[in-house]
Amino acid sequence: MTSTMKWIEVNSYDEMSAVAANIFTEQLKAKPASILGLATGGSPVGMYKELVKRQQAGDITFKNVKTFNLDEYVGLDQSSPASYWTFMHENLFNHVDMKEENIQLPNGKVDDLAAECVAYDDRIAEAGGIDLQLLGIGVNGHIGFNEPGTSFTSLTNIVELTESTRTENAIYFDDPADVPTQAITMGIQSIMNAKAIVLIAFGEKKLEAIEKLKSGVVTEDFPASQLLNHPNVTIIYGGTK
Ligand SMILES: N[C@@H]1[C@@H](O)[C@H](O)[C@@H](COP(=O)(O)O)O[C@@H]1O
Repeated sequence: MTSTMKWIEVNSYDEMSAVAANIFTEQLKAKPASILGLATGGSPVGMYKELVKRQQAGDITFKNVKTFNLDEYVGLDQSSPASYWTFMHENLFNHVDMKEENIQLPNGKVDDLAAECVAYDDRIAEAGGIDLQLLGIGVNGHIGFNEPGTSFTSLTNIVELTESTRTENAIYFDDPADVPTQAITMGIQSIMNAKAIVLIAFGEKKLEAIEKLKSGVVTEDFPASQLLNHPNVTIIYGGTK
């Protein structure tokens, strides 16, 4: 299989953030009413900071942008300090000219989670589909919260989090036992539907996952590997052993 994946190696987290911010800046300049797919975690924080600076300098605007986040924990209130809703507001939305009604995250606190999953994919489709999707990667190759073994045809769904993912994400909670056991996440197919994808990964912890992706083997045991079948993916990565 020949993949068209574009690889950009960087020397620092800041460089990764700037290169990723450049891709988002170009997207917003080319299409001010872009539909962006956004991610949480430590990886995108620097890129969000950079985009905030650029928006505040008047270089870009989010006035007509709509965003869809990849995932959210099940059972947390939006206002919980550890929710992805809070993360996104603190790191990006509160500091740029986004309209609150244009912000979407899956809601993990509804009674009918199955209906919310279907509705989330519908909302993305109604908006016209995601133009540019940002991804991080879990050490086990998860994207969004799609853990190893997830079907490549999955749409937005409810997942059981693996112990490794719960441990990785425990830093955002006062007590590791508070990390929810389930999440609602866009599926692999929902992610693949995006017109373009940027995946960012920096640091020793992520090297193994990046090497695995580079090896070119596509398998459901390594969720990110399906990206090799997408026509427009850029991987921005770096870090030393
Ligand atoms: N659900 C998120 C993922 O979307 C993210 O990519 C991953 C890596 O996070 P980090 O960037 O902090 O390493 O963490 C969580 O599991």
